[in-house]
Amino acid sequence: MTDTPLKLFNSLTRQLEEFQPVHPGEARVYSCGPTVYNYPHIGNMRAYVFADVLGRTLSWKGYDLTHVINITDVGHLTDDADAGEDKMEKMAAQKAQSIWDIAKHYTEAYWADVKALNIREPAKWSVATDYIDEMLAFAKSIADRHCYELDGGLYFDVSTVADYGRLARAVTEEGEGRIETVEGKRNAADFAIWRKTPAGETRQMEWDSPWGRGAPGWHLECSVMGEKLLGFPFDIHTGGIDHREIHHPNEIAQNQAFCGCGSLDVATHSGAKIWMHNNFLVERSGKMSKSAGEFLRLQLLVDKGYHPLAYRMMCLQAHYRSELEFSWEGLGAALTRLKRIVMAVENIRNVAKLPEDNGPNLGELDASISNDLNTPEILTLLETWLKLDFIHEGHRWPAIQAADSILGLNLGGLTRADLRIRPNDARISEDEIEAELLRRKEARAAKDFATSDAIRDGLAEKGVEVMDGDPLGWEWKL
Ligand SMILES: Nc1ncnc2c1ncn2[C@@H]1O[C@H](COP(=O)(O)OP(=O)(O)OP(=O)(O)O)[C@@H](O)[C@H]1O
Ligand SMILES: [Zn+2]
Repeated sequence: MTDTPLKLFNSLTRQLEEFQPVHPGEARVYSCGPTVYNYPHIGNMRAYVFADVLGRTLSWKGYDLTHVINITDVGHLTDDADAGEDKMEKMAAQKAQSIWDIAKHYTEAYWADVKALNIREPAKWSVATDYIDEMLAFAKSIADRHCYELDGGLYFDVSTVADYGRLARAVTEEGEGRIETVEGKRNAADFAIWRKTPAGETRQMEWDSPWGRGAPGWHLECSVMGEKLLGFPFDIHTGGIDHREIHHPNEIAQNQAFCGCGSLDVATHSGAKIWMHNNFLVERSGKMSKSAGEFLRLQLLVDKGYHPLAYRMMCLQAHYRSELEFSWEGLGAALTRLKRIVMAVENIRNVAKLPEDNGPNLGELDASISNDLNTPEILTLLETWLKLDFIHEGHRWPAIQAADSILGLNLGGLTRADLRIRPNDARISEDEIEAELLRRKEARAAKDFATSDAIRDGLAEKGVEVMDGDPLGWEWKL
């Protein structure tokens, strides 16, 4: 373990709390995963970059990490608050495909983004439909004391647990307009934990239950997989800030019921000790959302010539609890910053490590990350270390590796050339550029500066910036 106690912001108590593992030496973390009805947008991926930094931090601080991320392939409705259609069923109907094919395709697309962003694989990807039996058992165990049946299925009565909605910032009272009314609900915030297939309808995904043939509610899934795989209470539950309002309060209510106490003692009965939420990636027009038609995928960034890790850098530059506004200029600046770091690192990482240890003090790194994951501060620290040329490279490299084991920028392997991705609409090939640069070199050798300048201007017109004095020599500047 490192020296500084790890402090994390707990959304439930609304304060910084010291991380005290439930099981000594271990850290058990559950992150709400994607609903695989569509490609993830880069805002969704911010949630996993955040969870990854958290996991890396716990590992770096010496805890034995068990991280679970679920894959939601059933139960998430188009409206978080208990209304609308199942997102998966809706997409399958639109595309006239089986839900299983849809889920497979978009799960793989999500995993590709995870890999591209250098997000570490969790110990387990738990797929919701693999846990239907466990969901039925969980629901049965709380049904008598906490639920009631309506035509639509089995509903959870939120008045049966103490302090419902404490996590949420929004008012959960009636009249707030957030929750669709369902005939017969006892409280506006009550939600379906099992949804019956309406008479005359068929669903692709449905199972038998004591409350009729149907499908589990989305909130039930996460309660069950968290309990099953990590045990209540586990250490940390993460998700995007939208989950703080409905999904997590409902998970917590179920967990309180399951514990048989109905209380909201955070350490024992909400399911997890610490609830953490990343803020949104927003566009000028508002929250990025895939339900809203057009959206930004990681692949689009790559098509335009931005390395995926430039997006990771963009996320790291902001604290996870701050809103982050996406702009192409901001992404460009993040890429430039990453390039500068990679260029400096390339000079250092091949130098052999020296035996005695008098490199930069890791105390500052520990202090920054222990202060609720202050990644912006760590980036600055890393840049300071890269500039400390009075300390031998062989001493600096281990410290830089330590910082990168938290940041996850792959500084041990990434090269400047990797970052020079050909934009899709580039009007010139890399071979042509190299040929032009060779011509230019010859012109310069012959002191024919007019030709040399003309070649440079010609390249600039095609979106290529010639950079004299730079080891790679040129850059895309579309
Ligand atoms: N703009 C955003 N910025 C950061 N995190 C986000 C953003 N939008 C969603 N998230 C988070 O991404 C994760 C995956 O969400 P999920 O796949 O369920 O998306 P969704 O809610 O269906 O998508 P959307 O709301 O974009 O239509 C969740 O933790 C969610 O809170
Ligand atoms: Zn969840």
